[in-house]
Amino acid sequence: MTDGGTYKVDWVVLDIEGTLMPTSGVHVVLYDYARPRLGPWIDAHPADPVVAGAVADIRADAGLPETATTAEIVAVLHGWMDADRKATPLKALQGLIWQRGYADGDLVSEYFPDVVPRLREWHAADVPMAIFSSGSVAGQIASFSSTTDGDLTGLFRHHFDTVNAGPKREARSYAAIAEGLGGPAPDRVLFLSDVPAELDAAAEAGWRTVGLARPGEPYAGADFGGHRAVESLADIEVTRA
Ligand SMILES: CSCCC(=O)C(=O)COP(=O)(O)O
Ligand SMILES: [Mg+2]
Repeated sequence: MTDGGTYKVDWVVLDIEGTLMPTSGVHVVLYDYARPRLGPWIDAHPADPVVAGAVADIRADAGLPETATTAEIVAVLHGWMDADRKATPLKALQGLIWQRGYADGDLVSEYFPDVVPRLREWHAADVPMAIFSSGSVAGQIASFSSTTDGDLTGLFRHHFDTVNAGPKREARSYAAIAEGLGGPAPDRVLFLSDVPAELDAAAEAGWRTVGLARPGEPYAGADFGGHRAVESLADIEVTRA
């Protein structure tokens, strides 16, 4: 265990993939679940405004005509998943599919072993927590509702995604989140993520940052620049300001 420091804050904002959940839990378990279900979901829910909006955005982004078939749209989505392009319309559709998967008991989230004990500690100490992930808010809430440690949705007061906050690598998204949190002083918000570019954007907005360089994860050996980096949530102490 390393000493990652003590943080007295008004809010902790957490990323999911690589920070709370292993990357394989997203890229293998969740992506593989969504992959064969995208086409059937699009065909079964043409009047759902989220689905219709996502399909229109995919067509526009990929330069497909209005007459594009579901198969052509799905091919674009599979390409984005292969490239791990976290495009908002893909995330919207995945979120709906995962929501159903968790509700049906097909999916159960598993986090890194340090995560649930640490989040429960911070919650018990009255430290307000929020999530900021590329995964849609619907998908986030579903994923915390059914976990190997039970329903964890009560741990978080707010959820942010690329729709209600913006891109994760832009400082303005963190300013929008701060506004959604009631306008805390930026240096009283701590952001935890495995991606240095996300930490850079949060720091540009005046937030405090800690990187998660978890062994075996894609950013384990990354250059975290001026951000302090730890291997586990157990390495930092957080208290309410
Ligand atoms: C059920 S939430 C899945 C998270 C997700 O889809 C994703 O792409 C994770 O991205 P993050 O911004 O949390 O690294
Ligand atoms: Mg991440």
